[in-house]
Amino acid sequence: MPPAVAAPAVVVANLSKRYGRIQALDDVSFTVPVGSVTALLGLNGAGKTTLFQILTGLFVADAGRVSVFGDDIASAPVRALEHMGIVFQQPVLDLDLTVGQNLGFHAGLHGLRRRRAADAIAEGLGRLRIGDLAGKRVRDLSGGTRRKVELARALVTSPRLLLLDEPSQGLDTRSRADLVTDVFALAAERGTSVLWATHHVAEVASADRVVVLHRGRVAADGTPSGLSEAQNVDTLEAAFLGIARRDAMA
Ligand SMILES: Nc1ncnc2c1ncn2[C@@H]1O[C@H](COP(=O)(O)OP(=O)(O)OP(=O)(O)O)[C@@H](O)[C@H]1O
Repeated sequence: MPPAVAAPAVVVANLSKRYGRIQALDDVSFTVPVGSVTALLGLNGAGKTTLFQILTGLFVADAGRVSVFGDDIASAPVRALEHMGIVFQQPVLDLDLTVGQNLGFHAGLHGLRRRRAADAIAEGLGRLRIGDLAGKRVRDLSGGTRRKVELARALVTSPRLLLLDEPSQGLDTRSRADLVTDVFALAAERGTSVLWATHHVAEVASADRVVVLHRGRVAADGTPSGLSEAQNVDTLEAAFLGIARRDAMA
C-alpha cells in the first residue's frame, strides 16, 4: 500500500461567492502546503476578505469547498476551525480589558484549562517581546503593540494554521517590519502554515508561494521568483503590478 499522504494545510477548490450583482469570488482554487507561508496578494476589492470569511466559517460559499488539514469547513466546521489561529483585518480586542484578560478570555472560549492557558499566554507574549504588558489595558497601548497582542491571541491555541487578513493595516514601517519578522520566525520555528492576505507586496516577498487574486479570480499562483520570471521583471512588486494590469485589460 502506498504511504498515506498528509493533507495540505488548506485546499480551496472551485470557490465562488456572489453579493447580488457582484461576483466577489469566481471559481477560485489553490492550496496552502503544510509548513509554507503562502501569500494571498490582491488589490482592494480582489476578494481576499470574502475568501477569509468563508475560510473561517462566517460566510457560506455559493459553490466549491474548503478543507483545512483534510477537514471540510462545511461538513466538519468545529474540527476545521480547531486548527486555526486568526488575525482579522478589524481589531477584536476588548480595549477596556488588560492584555492578559483578553488572551485569557480567548483561551477560555477554546476550552483551555487554566494552567495550560497561562503557559500558552506567557509563551506567546514572550515570543513577541511583550511579556511585561500582560497587566496593561489594551486602550493604553500603541497600534503596533495592539497588533502584537492580536497575534499573541491567535497563538494561544497553538494553531497549525495561521490566517492573517491584512494584519499590518494602519501600522507604521517599523511595526510592519516587526510583524513580518515575527510571523516568518514563527513559521520557521514551529512549522506553522500561514495564509497571509495583503496588498503590501514587500511583506510577503520571502513567502514560499504567492497566489494573486484579481477581481475574484486567481490571476497567478507560484513562487515569488517564478512569478517574476514569468512576467520578465526583477521583483515580486513589479510582477504583481504587471499581472493586475494585464488582467484589468483582459
Ligand atoms: N457584504 C457585502 N455586500 C456586497 N458586496 C460586498 C460585500 N463584501 C464585499 N463586497 C464586494 O465584493 C468584492 C470583494 O470584496 P472583498 O472585501 O472581499 O475584497 P478585498 O480584497 O478584501 O478588498 P480590501 O483589500 O479592500 O479589503 C468587492 O467588490 C466588494 O465591494
